[in-house]
Amino acid sequence: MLEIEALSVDFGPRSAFSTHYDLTVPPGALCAVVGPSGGGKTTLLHAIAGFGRVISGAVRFDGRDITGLPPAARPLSILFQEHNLFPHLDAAANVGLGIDPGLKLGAADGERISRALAEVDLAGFERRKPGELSGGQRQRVALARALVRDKPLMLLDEPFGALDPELRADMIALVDHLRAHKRLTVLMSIHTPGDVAGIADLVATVRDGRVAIAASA
Ligand SMILES: Nc1ncnc2c1ncn2[C@@H]1O[C@H](COP(=O)(O)OP(=O)(O)OP(=O)(O)O)[C@@H](O)[C@H]1O
Repeated sequence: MLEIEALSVDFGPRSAFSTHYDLTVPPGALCAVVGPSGGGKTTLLHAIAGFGRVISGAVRFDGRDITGLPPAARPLSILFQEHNLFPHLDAAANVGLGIDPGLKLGAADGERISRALAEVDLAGFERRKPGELSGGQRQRVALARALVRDKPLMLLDEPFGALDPELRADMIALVDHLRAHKRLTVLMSIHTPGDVAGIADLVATVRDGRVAIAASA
């Protein structure tokens, strides 16, 4: 269970934007985060991931307070808007960055990487560079990099917005399949709520730095 309680983030004295988030996501649920542009969806996901300065409130996962933990120590993986694949690294190395940013990887890690690529339907694509992949396949590599970390909570910030509607639907169906198969709790911000109709368990509407409505879908 993910619990966000009265969470407030500081953007410094020059920002007029204030936040106060409350949200509870049951274990294994897929929660869609929707709302107007500039409403605070990315800020919420960043705060859960440990980016940004939290000034008050708490983030708990499975009863454990993770508010003070550095990003890498949190039980989560992230896939943000810019998926930032490195063009000079092949798919396996790009996924390996999820295990160790310094790419000091052993033989067992190679198996983990291949497994993560297979989970996103890219078995055998290990040696392909991003320039040799389609846009949808690049998103799958980025998703594999998040999966390979084997963390119980996955945060996705508008991850498939650049894809056409059909590919977006495929990717969301894949995330939902992985959520069920790997028992992940998933928080995913999206611009088009229709994309998760019939898929999300919970829809959180974020505006003015708050969760205005959290409703079962
Ligand atoms: N580093 C920052 N410093 C100051 N203000 C910021 C910073 N990052 C974001 N903001 C402000 O916080 C508010 C919320 O931004 P955020 O990116 O969380 O919105 P969003 O709902 O994700 O928007 P979008 O749907 O357009 O991606 C905006 O008003 C933005 O200008």
